Amino acid sequence: MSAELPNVVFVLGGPGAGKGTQCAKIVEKFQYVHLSAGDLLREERNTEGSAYGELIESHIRNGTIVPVEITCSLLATAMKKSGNNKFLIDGFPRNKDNLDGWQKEMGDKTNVQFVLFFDCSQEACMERCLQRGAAGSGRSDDNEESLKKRFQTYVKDTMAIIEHYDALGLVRKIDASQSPDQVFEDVTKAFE
Ligand SMILES: Nc1ncnc2c1ncn2[C@@H]1O[C@H](COP(=O)(O)OP(=O)(O)O)[C@@H](O)[C@H]1O
Ligand SMILES: Nc1ccn([C@@H]2O[C@H](COP(=O)(O)OP(=O)(O)O)[C@@H](O)[C@H]2O)c(=O)n1
Repeated sequence: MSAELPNVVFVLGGPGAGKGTQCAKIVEKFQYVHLSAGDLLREERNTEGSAYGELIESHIRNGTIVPVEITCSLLATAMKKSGNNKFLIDGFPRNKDNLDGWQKEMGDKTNVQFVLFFDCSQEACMERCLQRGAAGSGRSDDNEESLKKRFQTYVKDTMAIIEHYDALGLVRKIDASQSPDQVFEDVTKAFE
């Protein structure tokens, strides 16, 4: 850990891999602040008068990635507002634009501790998201059509970011196909 800079753990994995579920547990046990890029974007989309509402909704429905200027600025504002110095940044950086934008704006202001990577088959992720949608997630992208596109983006753009951090020795990979409690046992080991 860096003494001065805020510490960041990036949380990545396919749509529905269980990132949000595990982040809630990590927050309780390890006192990180959880910032979900997707949640921040949905909040911004729902803010009356936001200049970005339509743009964000169109990316979310199409499973494509919102320009980093928007996402990074939402993250930076939330980090500042929290007053904390340990962050779980969930669902980011998701493509090269995200990574480059982060490095430019936040690279020398934060210390990336590691990347927590939730590894889960597409079939399991898809089933979880469809169940989440059927249970009333209210998300406009928990449907088969959007899900297919979200997976395309994951394979085409996000895997390269995981590989980038893996080459730096910074990826801690978790088998996310297990039960939530079993996954959390492995997560705990990754933090200790
Ligand atoms: N290990 C797991 N096994 C089965 N279902 C899970 C597991 N982890 C999460 N879920 C469920 O799958 C769905 C997606 O989980 P979520 O944490 O929202 O994933 P993500 O943040 O990666 O999209 C939710 O409905 C959640 O309750
Ligand atoms: N860094 C990010 C994160 C999410 N998003 C958008 O938000 C959507 C939902 O992301 P999410 O992290 O909340 O959900 P999952 O797809 O991981 O379940 C993505 O499909 C993108 O359209 C983005 O544009 N940029």
